[in-house]
Amino acid sequence: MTDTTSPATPPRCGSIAVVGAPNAGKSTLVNALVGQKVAIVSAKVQTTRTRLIGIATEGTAQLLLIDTPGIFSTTRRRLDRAMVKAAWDGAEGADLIAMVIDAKSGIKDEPRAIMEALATRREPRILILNKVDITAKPKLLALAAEANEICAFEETYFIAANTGDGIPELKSALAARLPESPWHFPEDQLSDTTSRMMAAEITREQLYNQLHAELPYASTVETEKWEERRDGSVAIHQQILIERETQRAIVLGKGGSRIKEIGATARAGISELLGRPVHLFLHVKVKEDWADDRAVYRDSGLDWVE
Ligand SMILES: Nc1nc2c(ncn2[C@@H]2O[C@H](COP(=O)(O)OP(=O)(O)OP(=O)(O)O)[C@@H](O)[C@H]2O)c(=O)[nH]1
Repeated sequence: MTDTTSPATPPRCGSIAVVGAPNAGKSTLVNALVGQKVAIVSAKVQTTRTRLIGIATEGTAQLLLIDTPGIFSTTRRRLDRAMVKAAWDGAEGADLIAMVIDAKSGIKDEPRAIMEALATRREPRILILNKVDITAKPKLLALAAEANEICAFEETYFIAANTGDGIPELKSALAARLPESPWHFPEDQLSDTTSRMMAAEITREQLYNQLHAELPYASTVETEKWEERRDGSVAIHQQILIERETQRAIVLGKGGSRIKEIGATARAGISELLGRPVHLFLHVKVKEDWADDRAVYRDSGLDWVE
């Protein structure tokens, strides 16, 4: 028998800005909360260049996760400054700010500077100490105390984003803190990023994973053509923009072997994302000042900063 006298639990919906220094594990956390890969993860810092929303659900709550680019102090390059701006823009007006710290690294200059800035903001905030799988317990408690002295957090959580340890508890705590509100997105939607942007991100992830040294920071990927074919497949043309002609050989590899491998892995990832066959065409193009090009910013969802 259905009990018609008790009111149904009201829906909740709100935004949670995930902030922290580069490499703290923000993208891994967003993916763990969503339960599917929406943000690209890499051991190299500054992988996240744009503001992404991962959408997670927990009971009657819809969590809109704003995965901000790592906030860091080097603000010399325009691209760096655009990323810092995107990070703080993402936090503006959020229902909750979640500060993520790599517990293994401790509180270095960057997390300290972010927390000092957070202390002056009005949004409610919680602290998440990540990477507990590789951090000694006594250190965790000392870190929590130290962080809360710099900026008083409403709550502190201990998690390992990449093993899922502490994630269910964190997820329900986040859900409980969101305001009562109808959901903003349909329930099967996981991200607000367009497929074109996600496809470019997947290829960029392969550049990060397969190329070493400084090149990935000097490269970006743009989706230039997207053709839906009658057989249900999609043909995608992407440009890999590099800054110097000398970098071309690195991306191509011996006899084109590197670009082939990048293309094969990226194609499989995009195909999985779209749930249909993909033909991927990669073109390497030198564009010296791509980091100063407004069009690249627009396509990556970043605001241009002067
Ligand atoms: N041991 C361990 N490693 C983790 C954990 N969470 C993330 N990592 C690793 O830490 C590295 C950085 O993770 P990301 O999620 O890309 O970090 P981010 O904060 O989004 O980095 P940016 O995009 O540079 O801002 C990756 O190699 C992850 O696999 C964790 O709980 N434990």
